[in-house]
Amino acid sequence: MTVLIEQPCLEERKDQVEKNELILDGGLVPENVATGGFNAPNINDFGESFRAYDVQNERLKSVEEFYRVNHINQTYDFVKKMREEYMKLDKMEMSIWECCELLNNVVDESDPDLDEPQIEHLLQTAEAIRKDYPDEDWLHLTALIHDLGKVLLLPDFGELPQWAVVGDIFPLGCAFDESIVHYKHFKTNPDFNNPLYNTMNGIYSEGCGLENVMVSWGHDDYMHMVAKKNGTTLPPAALFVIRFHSFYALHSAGAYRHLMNEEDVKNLKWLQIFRKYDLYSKSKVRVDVEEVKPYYMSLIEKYFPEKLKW
Ligand SMILES: O[C@H]1[C@H](O)[C@@H](O)[C@H](O)[C@@H](O)[C@H]1O
Ligand SMILES: [Fe+2]
Ligand SMILES: [Fe+2]
Repeated sequence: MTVLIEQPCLEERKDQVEKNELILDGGLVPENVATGGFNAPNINDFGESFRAYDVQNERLKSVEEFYRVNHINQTYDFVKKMREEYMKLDKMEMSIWECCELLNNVVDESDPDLDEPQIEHLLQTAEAIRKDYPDEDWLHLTALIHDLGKVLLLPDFGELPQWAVVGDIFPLGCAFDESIVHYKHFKTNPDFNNPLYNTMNGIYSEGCGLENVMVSWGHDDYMHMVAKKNGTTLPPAALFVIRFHSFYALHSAGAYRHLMNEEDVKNLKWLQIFRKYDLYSKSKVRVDVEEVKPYYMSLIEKYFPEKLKW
């Protein structure tokens, strides 16, 4: 899918180039990144701008309610507990494709833009990237699997509440940045007034690397864990994209850069490519699953074992 570049997107791009985000780094990122290979639509299928969290309507009110509960409950201690529990990978054994199919039983209440089954979103994202970056097969597969962690909502995976699975993510253990969506609801989060956690660096040190930063628990962190622990051969940039794709404060607002190391700076360039496809490919354009399945099966075989522990 190739859509036309609209003004807001260009503005955003200009911004990023000014902030040096899209400057090519030793040929690491293909050229169409800087020149704008992907063209994003202005409005979603509901006729609103994408991620218009401040609009007042019924759908957006329930999204705000989602974030209110999310922001109160995602604490440092909660994430620590969840990571310990899910690190065990003792919930299920299945292939990547089986998980894609399972995901169709999932509804994401945090998403103001998506009205399609989850597998459509995975394939729309992957196919859009594939069109613009035909040689980066690892990125196609990354797109296909990036939201698989949403199976945490299903009974076999602990049936976690929405606030513990979906939505934007943010670091714990240091101050919440004001750019995080519906920031005001953090005021009732127990970590908000904890002096250990409410300074700019909190428990971290400058440049410590995002790998060492605890982020709110959800489908990103879980899928990252599953891919890594099952020995995927996907490159580090893929794992970075999976783990931080919901980290809008970082990849879109530019917050928390002081915690990044050099590796993160490189990986962030890929994430900034990815996020556009993740967000703007959400549309009613259906992908023929059976037609594209053989291609994705070949990628799964290349980068993953046949069965994974979840
Ligand atoms: O509503 C969404 C959705 O749940 C995503 O899958 C995600 O990655 C987000 O960042 C988010 O805000
Ligand atoms: Fe996601
Ligand atoms: Fe997504």
